[in-house]
Formats: sequence, C-alpha cells, structure tokens
Amino acid sequence: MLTLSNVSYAISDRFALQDLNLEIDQGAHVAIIGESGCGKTTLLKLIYGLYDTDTGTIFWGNSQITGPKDHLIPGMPFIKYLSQDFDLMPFISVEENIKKFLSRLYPKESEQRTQELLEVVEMTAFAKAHVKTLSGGQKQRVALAQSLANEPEILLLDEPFSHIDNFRKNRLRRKLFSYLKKQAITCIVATHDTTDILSYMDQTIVIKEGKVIANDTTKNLYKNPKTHYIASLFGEVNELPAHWFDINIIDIEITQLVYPHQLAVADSGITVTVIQSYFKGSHYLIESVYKDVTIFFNAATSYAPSESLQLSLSHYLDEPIISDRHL
Ligand SMILES: Nc1ncnc2c1ncn2[C@@H]1O[C@H](COP(=O)(O)OP(=O)(O)OP(=O)(O)O)[C@@H](O)[C@H]1O
Repeated sequence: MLTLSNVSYAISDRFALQDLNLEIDQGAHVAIIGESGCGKTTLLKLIYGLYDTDTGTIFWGNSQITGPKDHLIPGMPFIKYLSQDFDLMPFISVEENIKKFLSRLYPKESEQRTQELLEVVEMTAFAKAHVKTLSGGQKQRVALAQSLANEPEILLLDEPFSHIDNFRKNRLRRKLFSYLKKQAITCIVATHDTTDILSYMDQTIVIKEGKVIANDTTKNLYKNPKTHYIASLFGEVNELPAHWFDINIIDIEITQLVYPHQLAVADSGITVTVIQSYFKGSHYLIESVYKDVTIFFNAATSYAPSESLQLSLSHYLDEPIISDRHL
C-alpha cells in the first residue's frame, strides 16, 4: 500500500499541497483530477521522490519514499514517472530507446520484452524508426512503452494520452490498463480528461487548491459528487434548485446537481426555452433557459431556438444529488 500521511509541500512560500492523507492499494488504478494548477503534477513528483516533503511521510509498504536530500539521483527505483515532457533519445531507434532500460546480458529476453511492449502501445511498425522522425503522439506511445520496460511497482502517468488522437486513444487505453492490471502494477494517473478514468480507474482523488476534497471509488464520485466543482470535472453539469423537481423540498436554497443525461423532455415538468442545440454524435446537447438559469440536457433530436419544452428528471436518476455548498 502507498500511504501519504500529513504531507505538505510549499513552492515559493505558497502551499502547492497541504496536509494530504491518502492510501492507495497495491495494484489499484487511481486518477488524480482537478483544475489546472491544483497540484496534480506536484503530487506525482512527491510520490516519485523528486521533491522533499516539508511535512509528513510517504511510504510504499515498509519503504519510505524520500526526496533529493537523501538521494544523489532523485526518484525511487521501484517507481516510474512519465512526465508531460517525455524523455527520449531522438537519434536512436524506437526499439533501442526501450532496450536501453533492459539487461544487455539477456538479449533474447530483452528482444522479446521490447516486442511485447511495442505491441501494447501499437508501435511495432515503427520499431526501427528514429525517434526524431516520429509525431508527438507516437513519441508519447514510445515513452509509455519505455516506462514499462523495467517493470515498475508503481507507474505515475502525467496526462498520458494528451498527444494521442482519438482514433488510437480508446484502443491504447484498453490495452495499457488491462496490461497493468494483469501485471498488478499500481498506476496513478494525473489527468484533465475524465474519459481517461471512468472505465479504468478504481479510485479517483479530487484536488482543489492543493487540498484533497474527495477520494472515493470512481463510480461513487461520479454518481454522487458532493460539489459542483467535482461534478464539473466529469463534464457539463447543472446546479438547479431542488424544489423545481420535488415539491416536497421546501427549502428553496437547496440545489441539486444534475448531469445533462439525467434530464429528459416529458409531458410535465418545468417549461424551458431552447437556446441552441449542439450535435454530439450519439445525441444532441440542448442549451435551454428557465427563470434566467441556463440548463443543459441531452436529447435524441435537435430543437429549434425559442421552442418551449417540458423537462423533468429522467427515471434513471438513482438518487438526488444534493450539492453541499459548505464543502
Ligand atoms: N517550479 C515552480 N515554481 C513556482 N511555482 C510552481 C512551480 N511548479 C509548480 N508551481 C505552482 O504550483 C501549483 C501546482 O502546480 P502543478 O504543476 O502541480 O499543477 P497541475 O494540477 O499539475 O496543473 P496542470 O493540470 O496545469 O498540469 C501551481 O500553482 C503552479 O503554478
């Protein structure tokens, strides 16, 4: 288990991370999400041992993770950190970039492992190509393969698919995360892109201004986000007065977080006016307004601007999501 206890770290006298307490199981896939600048990269660097914590400790099982004060070359040997600027050698081939992390004493095994990793990141066809000739997305895939060459116990990925096109991203994610599960490698991913996480991450940690504000299974967090900030990390979300949909709620201050797919055009409900319809491929996202509040909802068809419709909560809203303004 990876355990962070009371970890704080300041940059230029300002807390980048404050009083973090986290537990991550061995083999778990964990996402770290939050707005830009909230401290995701700093957290990965602390876990890798690139920084010394100001307070608190980080342990992987019984081994303490310590920073540059204790290591001539910072970074723990059993952890691999793939940063946003991948560190490849441009003038040697893709396979040589991977092999340089494998033992020269076992050329056959090294060759086999290189081919296996090229297959995971779908770069077999580029094995002999010089890295300098590759696109940004191809380089990112080589960097991913390289980070797995010498199999780490913990893999830290910072925006791992940011340069990779959608065409490849889905298949690559499936292959990579099933490979990591099979090998029981603990994986922590810092990302803006929640499609990176919903299907693959067991646990999601939400950071805001250097503090952990939520830490739960990804499913629980998505289904029951405590605040608008948390819900908005998963996409568009409405924060609407709860009494609009439930006459039993008397307190008009209570609001409810509703994702666009949780609202549907119905025979009864609130009467909204359509502003615009946005084509989303599988559906339309409709922007509408009710009592000066903008409401987004999903629909199978588009609607014309100024059209009036009745909206209600769709039946598959498991439980109302009541936003807690105090969190
Ligand atoms: N070397 C540095 N010098 C000064 N401030 C820094 C430095 N590195 C990070 N910071 C600050 O620390 C905070 C956290 O940065 P961090 O890179 O961890 O955020 P992040 O959540 O990873 O952002 P992004 O999603 O944009 O990558 C930010 O306010 C950033 O400006």
